[in-house]
Amino acid sequence: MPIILPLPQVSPSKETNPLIFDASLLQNESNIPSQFVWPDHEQPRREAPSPPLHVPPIDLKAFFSGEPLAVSNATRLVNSACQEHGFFQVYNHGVDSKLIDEAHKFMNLFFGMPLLEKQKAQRKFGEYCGYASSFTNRFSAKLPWKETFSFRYSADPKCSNLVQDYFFNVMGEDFSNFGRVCQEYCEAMSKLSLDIMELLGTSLGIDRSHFRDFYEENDSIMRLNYYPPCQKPNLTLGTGPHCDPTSLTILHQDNVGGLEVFVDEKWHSVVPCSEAFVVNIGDTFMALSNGLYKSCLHRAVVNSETSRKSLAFFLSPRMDKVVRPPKALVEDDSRRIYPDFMWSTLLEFTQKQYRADAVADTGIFLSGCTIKVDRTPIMSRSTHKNQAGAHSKSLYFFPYGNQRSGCTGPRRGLTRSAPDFRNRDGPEEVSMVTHATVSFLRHSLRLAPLDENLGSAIVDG
Ligand SMILES: C=C1C[C@]23C[C@H]1CC[C@H]2[C@]1(C)CCC[C@@](C)(C(=O)O)[C@H]1[C@@H]3C(=O)O
Ligand SMILES: O=C(O)CCC(=O)C(=O)O
Ligand SMILES: [Fe+2]
Repeated sequence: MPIILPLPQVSPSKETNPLIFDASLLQNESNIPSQFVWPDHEQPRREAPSPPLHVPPIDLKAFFSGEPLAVSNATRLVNSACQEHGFFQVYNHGVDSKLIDEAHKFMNLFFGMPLLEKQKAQRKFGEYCGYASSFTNRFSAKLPWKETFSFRYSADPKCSNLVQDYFFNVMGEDFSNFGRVCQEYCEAMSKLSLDIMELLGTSLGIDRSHFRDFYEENDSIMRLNYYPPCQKPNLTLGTGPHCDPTSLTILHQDNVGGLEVFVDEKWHSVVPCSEAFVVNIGDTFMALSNGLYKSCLHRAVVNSETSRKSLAFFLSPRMDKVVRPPKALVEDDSRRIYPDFMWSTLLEFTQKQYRADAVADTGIFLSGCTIKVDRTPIMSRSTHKNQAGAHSKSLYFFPYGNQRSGCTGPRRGLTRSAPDFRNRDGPEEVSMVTHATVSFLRHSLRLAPLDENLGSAIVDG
């Protein structure tokens, strides 16, 4: 049984990879650096393309009209899609198409700038805000073929100019228009998220304001993805297979196409539709729904002809909110699939311990769940210090898996003994627990052990 260790922090050091992802140069190269070549079994288009995923279109205006047939139609479509693969799309959403077009226009201008200009906003280790040209200083292999620019949005009225101020402070006066557009775009996304939370609450048969209230003061992440053309598109990935650790993702993609979802053991493309937003459930909302709605594997592939852009709004609760499903979704305490946790803990974990887009080389089979372990070496090691400052060797492990769709979601009533991820002898090798589980450092969660019938385990190093 492979030993799985919490990932040590990957901090830029003298070993930092000198590799620079300068898309303006690399996009025309007939060969690509080896660090961007993914393992055979993860490379795209290994098999004949599957039919596109049916992502049910939901008419939000009709849902909010209150007309009974429209409401039942919307909730039925959302309920079945979220129980199966976690993806749906919304139209008649109320977001101004001019605002969307402006956001795309400014994205083109930003990512078209020389690398040195963009690096003024260089993302720092352990932080999620800023510009990143791939993740050459973060991961040592399986590098994504993309540039990203991420920033924080808070719905707290005291943070009403957070985005605009960030652009001004980090990029300077010339970027205040871009900052204004992104501020307005995030405000529109926040409002749309709360509307979607009403839809999700209704579709789950609970009070429609429950989730809306939970995310009222959301503290979210806006991510601009830019995927340059690649001359070896079948050897690399724009974004590796992953589940979003956040609560809900609202994505606007341009008309190029490249988003794929893993359902029934196959990758299915999501056909772009500029009038709609693609919405998917993330790990945190999966926990909030007590596993009823699924956070599912997806990825982004690239092409050799043209660049591709997507704007992803990652809805997340205020950092101190406790993620706990409403009682109505938990028949009785023994049916709890996940423990209480705070989003801030999971976020820190994704930035310092856990790489969400690495997929397995070997597998551990747990009563039908496949929990995969990836042995991608990472750049440097330093023992992880958790929030308490102690050296943590424990993992909180969420076992779940749905072999039929390949996407992840808890299997009710798991009654197996939990795997032992104990760090016994501190092996040199570092492993990663990959997309199929959301695992937490136990000390950060300061949780009492849950018994095995809950399908989860805490092991103590
Ligand atoms: C909390 C987050 C981590 C990532 C950005 C948000 C939500 C999605 C995560 C991510 C996009 C999943 C794929 C891997 C990742 C490293 C990436 O490709 O950017 C993830 C983001 C991150 O860790 O920066
Ligand atoms: O670019 C896309 O279509 C998907 C990106 C994504 O899944 C992400 O950023 O989490
Ligand atoms: Fe994603």
